[in-house]
Amino acid sequence: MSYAVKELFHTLQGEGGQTGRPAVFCRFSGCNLWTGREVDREKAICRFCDTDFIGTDGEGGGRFADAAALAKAIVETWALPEHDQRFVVFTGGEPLLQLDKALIDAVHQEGFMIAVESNGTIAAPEGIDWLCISPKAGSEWVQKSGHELKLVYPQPELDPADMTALDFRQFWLQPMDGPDRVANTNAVVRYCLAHPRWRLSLQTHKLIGIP
Ligand SMILES: C[S@@+](CC[C@H](N)C(=O)[O-])C[C@H]1O[C@@H](n2cnc3c(N)ncnc32)[C@H](O)[C@@H]1O
Ligand SMILES: Nc1nc2[nH]cc(C(=O)O)c2c(=O)[nH]1
Ligand code: SF4
Ligand SMILES: [Mg+2]
Repeated sequence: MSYAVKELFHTLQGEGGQTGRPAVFCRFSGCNLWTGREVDREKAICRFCDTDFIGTDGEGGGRFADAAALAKAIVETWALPEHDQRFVVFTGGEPLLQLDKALIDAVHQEGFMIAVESNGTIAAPEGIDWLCISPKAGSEWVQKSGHELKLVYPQPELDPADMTALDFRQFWLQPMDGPDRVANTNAVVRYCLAHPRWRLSLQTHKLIGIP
């Protein structure tokens, strides 16, 4: 299978349970909950997205003919020769539209731990080492287990109280960025104080101005 990648970059994981960890981000093109075009945002299922995932024109992006070619580009983006601590985050767009066993095996072969950021509408393949699910109101949620659940808050139709029985190790609330970011952050603080199963996930990369 070939892969359409918007961008490949080396930064620190900014969110959730792996925050602060150096990682290669592989951002796949395309999503099943929004076209990515501003003219379509209001009628999309997911309307608060903070990401440009259209096309393959970003830093390190492109069309990769097969898993070996993409794994090679991920190794080159990591840039350090040692295998120690190699970590790749597959995101998007929606990465589970494209991530398959061939690519999982190819990056494991290169010594990477594999993390995925998914909206939960597609069942995850075997072999993901750190699966983050971030459900979206109005979508069909099928992947209800993983390592962390990271709920963008608030989404009025999604009540965190309905989620803590699910099979996740960690439960994060991430304030919805946008015009109401400050109010949303205060709402997350209040919710976590009253419901300590939940923790605050800040988008730390935005705070310090790194990708
Ligand atoms: C751009 S998405 C890509 C992965 C996948 N499509 C998903 O939604 O999980 C990466 C992460 O950013 C979060 N996110 C997107 N827009 C956001 C916003 N406006 N504020 C806070 N988090 C946001 C998503 O919920 C997800 O956890
Ligand atoms: N630094 C950094 N951390 C991130 N964690 C999840 C991200 C994403 O867009 O999926 C992201 C991102 O875009 N940048
Ligand atoms: S599901 Fe993820 S990538 Fe798709 S529009 Fe929503 S936040 Fe953006
Ligand atoms: Mg992001």
